[in-house]
Formats: sequence, structure tokens, C-alpha cells
Amino acid sequence: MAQPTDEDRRDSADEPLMASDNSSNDEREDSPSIELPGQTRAPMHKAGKVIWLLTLSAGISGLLFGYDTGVISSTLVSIGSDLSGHDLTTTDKSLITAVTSLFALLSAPLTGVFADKYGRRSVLLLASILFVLGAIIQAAAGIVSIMVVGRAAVGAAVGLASCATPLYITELAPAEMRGRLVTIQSLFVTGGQVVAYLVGWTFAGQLHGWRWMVGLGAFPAMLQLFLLAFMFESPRWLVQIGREGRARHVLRRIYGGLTEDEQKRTVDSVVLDIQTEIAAEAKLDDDEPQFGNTRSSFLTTARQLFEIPGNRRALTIACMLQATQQLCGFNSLMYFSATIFSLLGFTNPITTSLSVALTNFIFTIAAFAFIDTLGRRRILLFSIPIMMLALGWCSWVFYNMKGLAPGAKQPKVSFIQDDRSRWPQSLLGAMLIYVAAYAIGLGCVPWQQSELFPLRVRSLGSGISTATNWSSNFVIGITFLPMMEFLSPSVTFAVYAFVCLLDWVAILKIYPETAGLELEGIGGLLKDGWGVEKSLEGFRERKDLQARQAREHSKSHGVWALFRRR
Ligand SMILES: O[C@H]1[C@H](O)[C@@H](O)[C@H](O)[C@@H](O)[C@H]1O
Repeated sequence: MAQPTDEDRRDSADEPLMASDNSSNDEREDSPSIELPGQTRAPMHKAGKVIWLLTLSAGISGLLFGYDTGVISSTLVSIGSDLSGHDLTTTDKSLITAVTSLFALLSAPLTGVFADKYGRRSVLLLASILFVLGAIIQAAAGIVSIMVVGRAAVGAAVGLASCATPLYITELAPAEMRGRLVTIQSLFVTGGQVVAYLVGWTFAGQLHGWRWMVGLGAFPAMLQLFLLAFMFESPRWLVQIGREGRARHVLRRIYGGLTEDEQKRTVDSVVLDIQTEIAAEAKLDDDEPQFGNTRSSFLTTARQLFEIPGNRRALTIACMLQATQQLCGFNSLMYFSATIFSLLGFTNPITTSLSVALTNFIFTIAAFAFIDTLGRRRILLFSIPIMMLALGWCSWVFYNMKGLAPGAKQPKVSFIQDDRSRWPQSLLGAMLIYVAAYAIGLGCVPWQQSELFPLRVRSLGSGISTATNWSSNFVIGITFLPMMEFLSPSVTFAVYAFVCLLDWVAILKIYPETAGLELEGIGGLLKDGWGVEKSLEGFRERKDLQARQAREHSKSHGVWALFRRR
């Protein structure tokens, strides 16, 4: 584990933690900070540009995650006999597709271990290297097995990136904008999927065009490799390994938009909170020797994650959200929408598939706008019923369409084309409504996972919930077509609607509102129960305070200041 450097010692000596950090409101009259315990302390909307630059640089991993998972369907249909001198068999296609999810599933929990030992940024670095290697291997592949190796490298990169990026952003972000900053990753993922469709379209007709499709992913990855040289490590991890001085330096840059005085108090306050959390965890090690006494050992961390009730609750919520993000069936539309739409008689299924990806992207922007103001919980409770209704409608339409009713083994295109009704259009409409509701809620809220865990178990907990996401993704990928064939499309969509219903009930009962809470305050919510009521009270108080703060600010700075602050 890294030792404190001279810079750390100097910085810590220069800036001792001040007891007045927990000072009363009177001492801070000049600052419009929010002062509830464990809640946002920094004055609103004053984080520096650095946090945006760091988030955008980290988000490139999200772009690659979206691009690499999105581009494979166009790639498979364009390869022809370029690999191993023959057309791809069904086994080749399944192998090339499945190996990515499989390696993502395997590498995600490893992120938990690496990110604690070598830092969050190092995992992003490893992911970028694997993205570059994977793209080059695929583009140069001459035989199927080499292609599979390239897809495996990309899969490992996707697993690492999908866990480390939200973890990194969560630990850097000021509380009041954490939801939005983490959602930027989802914007990159969904944007990457749109770009993948467009690239697939552009190169589809060209000789060996598929090599470009898979090879182009190397460029953003190289850009990220370059940017990583300028990116800071997570301040939370730095404090954890004893490099407080460096952590303070990073925090000062993050809160660069504050006055010097506000900045100093905010940085002190954040560092104090992290140290308090670390001290409480160390005390637990001493008080509860059943969790082991080798503080940094993996086993101890794993035992703490599974055996301490608050941590177990966090893991339950994170895994439940990640599992339902996939088991609600969204990616079956992503992967097979062209197939579904051609069954329905649409003449240009690629365009309809593009509309799915675009809708997903556009409505993720809505999530970005509301995730911190409406809150994670309210967004989910509002959007999941819309998904359920849309899925229910799809199921009903399939039931009524000739050739697709239960019992029909294979949907027959000719039946559908004979059907002059408006069913196919209404089905497309329902699917787009489903996609929009998904993008606003389940598509991005589960990626807020890292905020649920206390520092000690954060990366391991995030790794396990990311692995839950990828295993559920794998299940959906391999069950969708057999379900359509053996259970009928109508039943398949009804099953997805039922998953949404279960998820909605579980969210109502066990998911507390975390928007605006400092990371170090979230553990307290789950300590003695699910903390739903307490969290809602806190959320209301934060909203009231923000409104008061905004009113005061507009009184002293004029009403236009309010818009500038936004
Ligand atoms: O958050 C993302 C996003 O919603 C993508 O569109 C989807 O394909 C991924 O599986 C999901 O994790």
C-alpha cells in the first residue's frame, strides 16, 4: 500500500484539520452552505470546472462500454467469410457475443480488489489498455478464435470500466451534483450505442467494413489513456491509504469555484468526514475481532460486506437494482430489435432499431436533469409503472396479432404482413415509451450503486453489484429468443412487466433516498434498517434548505443570480 509522501506530510502540516469544522451555523454566516449533519456542506453550484473535466475524461470508458456492446450486431452480419475462410456458424456467433458478457462478469468483481489496492484511476488505466488491445486484436483477426480473444479483452475492459467509472465519479463528486455526474456515464454509454449503430450503418456495405467497426473503438481509448495522465486519484481512496495531503490538493481543485475561505472549510469538512468513517471502521476491527484483524485483507472486507447488517442492506439494494435493470428485458430490445421489427413487417428494421437507441440516449438526458432534484427513488417509482404499462400493452398487442398468439411456435412474417391493422405501429409506439421510461429511471439509477456503500466495502460492493448486472445481462441475452419461441412473445413481454412490478414494490419498501447526502452520511441510513422514512424526511429538509438558500441568495444578489447559479 502506498506510503504518505513528503507532499502529504507538508500539506497535512500546513492544513491541520480544524475542530471548528463541525462549527455552528453562526460561525458560517457568510456562507450559504447547507448544514444538516451528513448532508451537503458546500455552497450550491460552486464546484470548479475540474470536476466536469474529470467526469468527462472518465466517461470515455462509458462511451467504449456502449460502443463495444452496441457494435457487435452490425459486425456479425458484415463479417461474411472473412474469418477462418467460412461463413460464421451459429456457434461462432454465440461465442463471439457471449464471451464479452462473460469476461465483463468475471472482471467486474476484480475491480473491487484492484481499486482498493492500486486506486480507482489505475483500474481505469487498465481498462483503457484492454480496450485498445481488444480493438486492435479484433480488427486484425484472421480466424474466429483470435476474434474471440479480442472480444474477451473488450469484455474484461467493459467489466472493469462499468464498475470503476461510477465508483471514481461518485468519490470525486460534490454531494449535490453526484447523481448528475454519475449519470454522465450513462449518457456516454447510451451515446456510444447510438454511435455504434451509425458506424455499423456506414460500414455495413463496404468490403471488410467490419474491421473498421471494431477497430474504431481504439481511438477514444487512446484519448483516454492520454487524459489519464492528467486525472487525479479519488480523494477518498487517498485518505484511506494515508495520503491526506494529496487528497486535500484534489479536493481544493474540485471545489475550485468557492472563495478561499469556503473552500478551506469544505475541504476540511470532507476530509474530517472521511477520517471519521475510517476511524469508525478501524474501531470495528478492534471491537469485533470476528471480522478479522488484518485491516487490509480481502477476506476481512468481504466478511464486513456480508456480515454487517448495514453493508448487507446496501448490497441487497445495489444488486436488486442492477439485476432488474437487466431482467426487465431492455437489452433484448437493444440486441434483437432489428429481428423483432422485421418480424412485424417493418421494411427498414435498422431505422427502427436506431430509434430505440436514440430514444434511450435522449431520455437519459432527462434523467441527468432530474436525478438530483427529484431524487433517485421518486424517478424510479414514477418511471417503472410506465414501463409496466408499455410492456403490458406490447404483450396485449402480440396476443392479438395473428401468428404471434400463444401457441404459435414461430412468429410468421407473412401473417403479420397480411394483417392490415395498426398493431405494429402501436407496438413500436409502446416499445419507445418503454425505452424512454427505462432511460429516465432503471437505465441509470442502478449505476449510482457506489454511493450506497461505506468506504471500506465500497469497491468490493460495487464490483459485486456490477457482476450482478452482467450476469443478468447474460441471462437475458441467452433466454430472449427461446422465450419468444417457446412461451410466445406475448408471455415474454408479460414476464418482463412482472419483473418491473416486483422491482417497484421492492423499491417502495427498501430503497432510501440518497440524493444530496454526503457519501459519509449514507451509511447511517442503512445502519438500523432500510431508512426509507428517515431518508425522505432528510430529503424534504434538504429541499426546504435549498429553497431558503436560493431565496436568500436572490435577495442579496438579485433574481438573475438564481439563473446563473443553475
Ligand atoms: O445503463 C446502461 C444503459 O441503459 C444501456 O443502454 C444498456 O444497454 C446497459 O445494459 C445499461 O447498463
